[in-house]
Amino acid sequence: MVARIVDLRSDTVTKPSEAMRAAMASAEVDDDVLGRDPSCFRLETEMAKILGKEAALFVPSGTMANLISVLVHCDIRGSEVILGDNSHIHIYENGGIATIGGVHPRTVKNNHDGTMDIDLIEAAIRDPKRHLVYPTTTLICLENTHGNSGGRCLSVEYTDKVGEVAKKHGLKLHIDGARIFNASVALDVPVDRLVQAADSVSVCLSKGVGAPVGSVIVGSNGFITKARRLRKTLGGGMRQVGILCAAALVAVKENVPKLENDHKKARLLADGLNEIKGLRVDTSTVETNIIYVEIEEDSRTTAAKLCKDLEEDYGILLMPMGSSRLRIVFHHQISASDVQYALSCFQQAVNGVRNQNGN
Ligand SMILES: Cc1ncc(COP(=O)(O)O)c(C=O)c1O
Ligand SMILES: C[C@@H](O)[C@H](N)C(=O)O
Repeated sequence: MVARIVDLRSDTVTKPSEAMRAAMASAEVDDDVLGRDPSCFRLETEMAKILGKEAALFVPSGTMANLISVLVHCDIRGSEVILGDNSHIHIYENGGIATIGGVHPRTVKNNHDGTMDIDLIEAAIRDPKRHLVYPTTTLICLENTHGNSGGRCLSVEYTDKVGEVAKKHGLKLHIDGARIFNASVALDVPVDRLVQAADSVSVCLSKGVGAPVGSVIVGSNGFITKARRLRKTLGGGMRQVGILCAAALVAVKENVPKLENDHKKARLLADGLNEIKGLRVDTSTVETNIIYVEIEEDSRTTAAKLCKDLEEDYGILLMPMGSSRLRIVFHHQISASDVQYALSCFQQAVNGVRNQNGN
């Protein structure tokens, strides 16, 4: 039985703080379907202001935020969205834009930094003169930070360029901004400026921001009005949802200022892990709170075995991402001492040292 748990699986694992729980308990609530829940209205107003958009909509998850955003933009049958082949929307959302929304995905290769080459984006745009046979390109989706690239940041210059391509071709731009606050902090660019070129942004409150539940979509008043109706269609209309929104309001205030600490701890652990024989971390790619650790061929372990040993012997929880890669994600509930503890446990586990039970 391990004495300590250090949960590095994702930034979705945080537990609500005492302040969040107090806010939940005392939240001013009402029916948000029949009218407006006051705490939800406060959160939506605040998030729209922070992200520099006209309006916002609270939704249960980032997956629903992306689905609603794509479906509102792509409301004509035969629509097509250009998105990264390694994007969350394309890989981890059960193909919902197609299976539920009938929207055709047109993937462009994601570079290691999470971007897509702009000339390849432009080349993927369908020729309207061939509309008899081609789907209709309607939307471009970016992801910032880019999860599968290791939490890499898309620069504001790159985002603006993609926005210009979208405008030039009469397309819309959506940003999957599940970790947009991490990107804003890492780039030292105000978040409203970072997403200025986007017509819509999905923002996870339940990741690094540390709220227990939820995401918000931000966009124009007209876009959010359509999104609200589609949320209801998808069963996402919630009644006294202020209980969740009150916690999110506290989380935004408490934890966005802590994101830089998450990034510093990630860099500290990445540097230490890279010193361990048998492990390799490209420390130049650790820009925010995510680390990808490669297990070298000559090491005596695999990602699955290392994750199992670290969990069973030391209480370190990780996510394997393939046979020789594992992912570490930082959040505000990982302490500096957890970093040192994790480093020493990795060292022992990789060296095949098992715990005192000898198993
Ligand atoms: C980049 C990105 N987008 C969207 C999501 C979906 O969020 P949720 O898990 O709340 O559906 C996640 C992860 O959860 C993510 O990492
Ligand atoms: C795995 C993925 O779906 C989730 N968004 C995470 O980053 O933990």
